[in-house]
Amino acid sequence: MSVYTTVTPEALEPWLARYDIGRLVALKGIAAGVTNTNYFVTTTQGRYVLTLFEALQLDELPFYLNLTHHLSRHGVAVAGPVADRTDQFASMLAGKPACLVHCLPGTDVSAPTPAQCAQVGAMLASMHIAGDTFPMSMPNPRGPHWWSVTAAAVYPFMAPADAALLRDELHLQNSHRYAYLPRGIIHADLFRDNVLFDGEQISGFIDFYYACNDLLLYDLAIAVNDWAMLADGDIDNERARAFIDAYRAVRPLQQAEIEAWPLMLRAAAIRFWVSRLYDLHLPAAGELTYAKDPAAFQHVLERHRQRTDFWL
Ligand SMILES: Nc1ncnc2c1ncn2[C@@H]1O[C@H](COP(=O)(O)OP(=O)(O)OP(=O)(O)O)[C@@H](O)[C@H]1O
Ligand SMILES: N[C@@H](CCO)C(=O)O
Repeated sequence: MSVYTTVTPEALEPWLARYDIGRLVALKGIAAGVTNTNYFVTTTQGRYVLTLFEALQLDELPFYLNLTHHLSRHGVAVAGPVADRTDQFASMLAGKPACLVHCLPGTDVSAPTPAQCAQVGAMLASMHIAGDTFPMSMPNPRGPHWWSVTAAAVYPFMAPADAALLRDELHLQNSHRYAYLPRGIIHADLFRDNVLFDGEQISGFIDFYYACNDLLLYDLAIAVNDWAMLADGDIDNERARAFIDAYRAVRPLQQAEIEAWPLMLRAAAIRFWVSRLYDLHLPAAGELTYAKDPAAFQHVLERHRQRTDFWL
C-alpha cells in the first residue's frame, strides 16, 4: 500500500493551477512503493507522477529535485521534475511536501536479462559522469558510520555466528576507507524496482531519495549486487559481467578501483544486510516500511567472501 495521504481531484485542482500543464483529467493512486504516497496524474497536456513526501521535509527536497532535473538535462534517463509558475519544483499539498515528475513509460523488471543489465550499467556510468557538474552535495546518511551504529543495535537479535560474521566484516571494512577513489553523485539504491523499462528499452531511473555524494564504485557495487542476484541470493555471472562491461565502456575504471572492487562488493552487501536487519528487528513505531529479507544480503556477502572471480 502506498497511498498514505489521500488527495481528491477537488484538492488537487487548485494546487495544479500553480503549473502550466493543463487541466486535470484523471487521478489514480499507485499501489507500488513503500515510503511515499504516489499518484498518476493525467492532465489535458500529459501524464505525470505526483509524489507526497511522508518523511522528507520541504526544505530537504531541493537537492533531490534539482539533481534529477540536472541529470535529465544531461541526457540521463530519469523522471525529471516539473517546475511551477514560480519556478519551484515542490510545495505543500494536503499537508505534505509534494512534487510532480514526468511519467516514464513501462514498468520495473523482476528478472532482468543480461541485455537489460547492460543498459542499466551504461546509464549508471552516464549518471556518474553527469553528476560531476552538479553543484549541490549531500553526505551519505547510510555510510560506514551508520552501518556500525546500526549493527550494534541489531547484534542482540542475531544468531551468534551471524553476528560474528557481521562484526568481522565491519572490522575489515573499517580498516579500509578508500579516500583515493573517485567520488561523486551516487544513486545509492539502484535496485531493479528503481528502474523502469519500456519493453527492452530503458525508460528511466526513479527514486533518488538516497542519492548523495560517495564513491562511484560503491554505487556500481550496490547495483550489481541487486541486478545480478538470483532468487537464491547467489550472483548470476552473465548478468554481472554484462552490467560491469557496459558501465566500463562509458566510464572506464581506474586501477585503484579495480583493486578495491572485491571489498566494495562486500561493503555494498553490508549496507543492505544491516538496513534490512534493522527494519526487521527494530521497526520504528509508525514507520511506513515493511521489512525485506536480510538473509539475501548475508548470502551475497558470504559468496563474495569466497569468490575469486569478480568479473573484472
Ligand atoms: N516517474 C515515474 N513514471 C512512471 N511510474 C513511476 C514514476 N515514479 C514512480 N512510478 C511508479 O510508482 C511506483 C512507486 O514509486 P517509488 O518506488 O518511487 O515509491 P516510493 O514509496 O516513493 O519509494 P520506495 O519504494 O523506495 O520507498 C514505482 O514502482 C512505479 O511503478
Ligand atoms: N532497496 C532497499 C530498500 C530501499 O532502500 C532494499 O532492498 O533493502
